[in-house]
Amino acid sequence: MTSKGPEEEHPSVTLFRQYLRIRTVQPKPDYGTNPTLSSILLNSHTDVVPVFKEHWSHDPFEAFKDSEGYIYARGAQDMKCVSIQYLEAVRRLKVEGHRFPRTIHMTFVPDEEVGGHQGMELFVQRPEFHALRAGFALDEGIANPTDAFTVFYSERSPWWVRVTSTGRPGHASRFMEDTAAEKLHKVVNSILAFREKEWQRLQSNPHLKEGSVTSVNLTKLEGGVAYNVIPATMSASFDFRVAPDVDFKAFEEQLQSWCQAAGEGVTLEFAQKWMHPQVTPTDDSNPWWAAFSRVCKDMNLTLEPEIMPAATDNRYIRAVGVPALGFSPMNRTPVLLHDHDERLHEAVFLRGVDIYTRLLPALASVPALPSDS
Ligand SMILES: CSCC[C@H](NC=O)C(=O)O
Ligand SMILES: [Zn+2]
Ligand SMILES: [Zn+2]
Repeated sequence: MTSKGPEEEHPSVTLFRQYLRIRTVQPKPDYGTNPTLSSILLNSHTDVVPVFKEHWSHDPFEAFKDSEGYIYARGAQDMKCVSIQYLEAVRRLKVEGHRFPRTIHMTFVPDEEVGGHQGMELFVQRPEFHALRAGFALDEGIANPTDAFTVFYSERSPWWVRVTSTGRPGHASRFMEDTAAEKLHKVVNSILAFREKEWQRLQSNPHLKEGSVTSVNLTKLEGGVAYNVIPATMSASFDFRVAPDVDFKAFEEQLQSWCQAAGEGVTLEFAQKWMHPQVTPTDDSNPWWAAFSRVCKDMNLTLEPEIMPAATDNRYIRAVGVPALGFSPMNRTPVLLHDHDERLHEAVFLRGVDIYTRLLPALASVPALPSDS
């Protein structure tokens, strides 16, 4: 029972023996063929957003596959597909016996969907992260319904702002002056007028994509105790996504001045305020981009480089100086992340494995760079 021929060997034993053959001997563990070079980091998050089960055609945690090949599940697009594609591409390359100059690391991190504060935000500050010596990273993108693939080179910065207005309370049958609601209304108007302006700017310029303008939504209104009591305090919460080319200081001053213009006792506080947007260059001055885009060209994949409208863990990776792209290889796929009936066609999933199987050798073979030394 203990020793069988190689054809009968238990796959776990084969894997174990393959692992033993990699000479990870300290002080120079052989992780890649040239450990002096910086590594490639393949990051994905393991958490998913909640579901409204009653709106799903299939149990969102069953991974039901329909007769056409669509796999329905929360995380099918965001981003359990990518985690498995990384693993399958690496597995294929290993089975084929490939070795590359640069080491490939995979990280599977928690809490991205709630901001990554207990996940990637902490991890990038840890010695364990620095020990990976990441020179370039891939993380998630978004599906593209057309033939093209979207790739993200930067992100908008989430600013979650709560505006609190205080004013005179009293009997709600009276025309009170200086009420919290009136002043809050003014701020809401200013911010929603700004929203409209940005929306028009996006609509009127076909060259602009969603991630290039600043968005804002009013997402919460709080306050009040009874129909006939004018409340002394009311608040409005906004989810801003600030475009990377915005002057952050001037923008914050603008927010403050909208509050001041509304009257006395109107203040704002931040629940999220990302201040470090970074742009990963998408021209041949960036050897990582050159390698990435060359593979896509060779595979006849059309790329649409964009700014990520939402926030991913890539912002933390870029902020510690590691160039990173957001890429989930899903073309001809409706954008269903966070939506009901999130699904991915198995053929698109498998094509994604092929794409990573081509991308990884190219990225892990980028010649030594000045930043490697
Ligand atoms: C601002 S922290 C929240 C991060 C979240 N990421 C994915 O959806 C997002 O809302 O963009
Ligand atoms: Zn995600
Ligand atoms: Zn998400």
